[in-house]
Amino acid sequence: MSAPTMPPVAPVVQAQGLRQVYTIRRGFLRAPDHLQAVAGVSFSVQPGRTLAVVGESGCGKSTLARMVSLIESPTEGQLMLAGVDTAQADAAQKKLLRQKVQLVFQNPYGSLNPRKRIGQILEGPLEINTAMTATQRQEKARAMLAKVGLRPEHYDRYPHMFSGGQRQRIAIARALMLDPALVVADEPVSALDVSIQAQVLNLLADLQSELGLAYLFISHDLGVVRHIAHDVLVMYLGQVVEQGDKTTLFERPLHPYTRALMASTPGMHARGVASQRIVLKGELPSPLNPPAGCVFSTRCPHANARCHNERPELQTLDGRLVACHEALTLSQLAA
Ligand SMILES: Nc1ncnc2c1ncn2[C@@H]1O[C@H](COP(=O)(O)OP(=O)(O)OP(=O)(O)O)[C@@H](O)[C@H]1O
Repeated sequence: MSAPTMPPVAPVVQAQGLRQVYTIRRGFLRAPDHLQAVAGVSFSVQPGRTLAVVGESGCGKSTLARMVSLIESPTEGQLMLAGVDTAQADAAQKKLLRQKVQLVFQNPYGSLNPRKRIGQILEGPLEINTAMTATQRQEKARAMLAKVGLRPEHYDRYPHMFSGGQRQRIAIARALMLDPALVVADEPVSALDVSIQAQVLNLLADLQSELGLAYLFISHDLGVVRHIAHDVLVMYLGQVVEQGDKTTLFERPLHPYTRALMASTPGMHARGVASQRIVLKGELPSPLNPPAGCVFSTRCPHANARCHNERPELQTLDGRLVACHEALTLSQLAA
């Protein structure tokens, strides 16, 4: 007897060629500059899965997060949320989509109103967006406190009475009050002590299994990503340089930039030639004046004349997408 085939699960988010270009004006007499913060990024995330977006500061991670959370509209590209094309959505649909996507930030203290008790903070989104009664709101807030590992008496306390890890639990609880399908977490554990980081990551993983949440997890820290991600998208100067499932990418990274990020993360070891350390040298080029060819060519030890002149396309190789002229050679060496 053949195994039953599972019906395909529709992605919570599907992005096709997302691009964000900022216009920077410097006085009346100068022509405006154009900064491409995100240069055509495509991905999808299914319920219960985590896509991590990694890269150095300034590579476009937060811009991507703002587009997916509907805070900013892309300059170009298509963004589908829960099967709805966000560019075609009317105001009422957008309001519903905004409930389906919730954000968790790096600094929970900055996003929690210090004058409100935790109960009020959690019930705020319900008050604005639902017709629930005060009793129903309170019940849901108390249940959510328990779900994120806080105690019933915390309901009446203020944000300053909590530790950093507890505050991040509160921020996560607030994000879940409207039953989202996708949580965009922008460096959610970067401000926490390492021991606390693991607890918050475990909580996120437990909530994902329980609620079937999809996560877009933004982080510069591959050590953290290794624990939480199913799929990984590596960005450099607004471009995707490598994208695939976590195991493929971290066991046999092909792009020299992925290898450099791994080399700078303690405890991450790739196999074969991919294990040769690449140390990142030099500064990140200005996004206002990116290199003509491969965006990574100015810092890449494998760069040749072609790399300096011709931008590599993302192509499928060894079970992942990679944008590197030397990827085939590197993959043969790694085999
Ligand atoms: N509103 C804006 N106007 C102009 N430029 C912007 C704007 N927002 C971001 N940028 C620029 O776009 C590029 C990408 O920024 P972004 O914040 O998305 O990167 P990041 O990878 O999230 O970095 P970080 O971790 O430091 O936040 C940077 O060069 C940044 O200066």
